[in-house]
Amino acid sequence: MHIAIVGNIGAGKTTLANKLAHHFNWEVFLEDVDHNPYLKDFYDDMPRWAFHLQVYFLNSRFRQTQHIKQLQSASKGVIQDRTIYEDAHIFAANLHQSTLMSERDYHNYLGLFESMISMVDPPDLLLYLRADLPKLVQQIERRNRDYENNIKIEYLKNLNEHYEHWINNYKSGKLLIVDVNNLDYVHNPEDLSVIIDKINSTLFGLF
Ligand SMILES: Nc1ncnc2c1ncn2[C@@H]1O[C@H](COP(=O)(O)OP(=O)(O)O)[C@@H](O)[C@H]1O
Ligand SMILES: Nc1ncnc2c1ncn2[C@H]1C[C@H](O)[C@@H](COP(=O)(O)O)O1
Repeated sequence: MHIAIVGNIGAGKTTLANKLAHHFNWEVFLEDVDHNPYLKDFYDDMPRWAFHLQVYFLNSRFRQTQHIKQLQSASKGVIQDRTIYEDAHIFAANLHQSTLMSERDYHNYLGLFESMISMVDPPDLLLYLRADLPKLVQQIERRNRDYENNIKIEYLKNLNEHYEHWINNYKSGKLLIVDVNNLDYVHNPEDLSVIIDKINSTLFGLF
């Protein structure tokens, strides 16, 4: 079983991924953020580092999907924090649309993505955490990563629009959308239970 948690920056993916992994006793796969050699530079100068960062994330995410595939064939459960689909359909697409990534870099990137994606299995469940801008901003501030302090509202807004478009067209498997605007699964265990019940219902038809 493979559940992938998707959503905008600060939506609460990592927090939920850890809690679900604990609950189901499954393995958790987090993003390569702390050791990412481009992320800080990217936030300082997006046009300069967009392509480098996308290639780095794509490779790191692809390796993760291959590792997940191995665990799946050994019947192990997996919770994944963000997917390779978001790199291409959300972040790279947004950089291109915002003219922060050039036409030729974007097409070069998409060629790489297309070659890789045929080897990637979709998750059994895609869990989208939908959050409005105030919630995202509040949680990004709460996390307080230096390099995210100057993220513009416009950037988050554009990403949210890409998420909505992508989710509305997602047809590769089961999809569960959870509005997290009024959920606090950090402090309220019952809010976590609401999500777990929805997962069980969507995946196993329980409840
Ligand atoms: N539903 C929630 N309610 C309140 N705080 C949350 C919630 N989800 C996440 N947080 C807090 O918001 C911050 C960002 O969450 P995080 O899981 O790192 O988001 P993401 O992985 O989506 O970027 C963390 O400090 C986390 O404790
Ligand atoms: N593909 C990506 N392009 C640009 N930025 C990305 C990409 N994937 C992740 N990120 C950024 C967004 C955040 O600053 C960090 C971690 O993501 P988070 O949503 O906070 O888990 O990396």
